[in-house]
Amino acid sequence: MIYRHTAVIDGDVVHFEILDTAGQEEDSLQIEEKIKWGDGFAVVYSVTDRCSFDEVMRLCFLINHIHASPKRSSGSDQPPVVIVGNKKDLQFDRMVSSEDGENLSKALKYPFYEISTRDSYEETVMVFNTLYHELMRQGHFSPGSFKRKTVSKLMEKIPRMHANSTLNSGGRSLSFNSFRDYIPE
Ligand SMILES: Nc1nc2c(ncn2[C@@H]2O[C@H](COP(=O)(O)OP(=O)(O)OP(=O)(O)O)[C@@H](O)[C@H]2O)c(=O)[nH]1
Repeated sequence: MIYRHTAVIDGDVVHFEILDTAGQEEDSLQIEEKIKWGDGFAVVYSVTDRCSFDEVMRLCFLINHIHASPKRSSGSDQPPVVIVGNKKDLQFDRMVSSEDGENLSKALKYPFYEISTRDSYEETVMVFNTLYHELMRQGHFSPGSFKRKTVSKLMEKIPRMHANSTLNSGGRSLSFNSFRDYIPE
């Protein structure tokens, strides 16, 4: 699923397209195609799941490897990545300490946040704002200038959903009406 979400950041209207990947269920070709499509990456693990944390390093390596090009010669020119430890509200089920997350992000030189998508909308917004600011800082895009590259057949097949719509399928209900709260009057 690709979620479309519009926000106002630093006075600019920003249209996000957020691809929620299926994680470990995907084959390597699909992952590669999706990584090529992305301009910035939130690599999310659960603090209650050590295996998801162990995947972070591999995914960061893949992102850098797939986006490596002669034009992008310096490390600072790699696509922005934020490492996110989710579910920090589940204190008693924790399997990954904050220190582990911080150490990994320091080693990889990426920003790091521990968040709870259940408890805090603001923390989730912060992740996407950080990616946006980093993209702007790198100077490849300026607000309003960005146009998506031609996309592959696989990416065209992925359904799009606007952030202020509601999906009901298989007993799950995802409501994103609260995103509207983020857009100033
Ligand atoms: N307590 C708590 N539960 C959460 C939080 N974030 C997600 N969950 C729950 O964790 C479960 C998995 O969430 P998903 O959003 O499906 O996670 P995912 O990584 O997309 O999972 P895949 O579908 O396997 O890719 C759901 O039951 C969510 O309600 C959080 O911050 N705190």
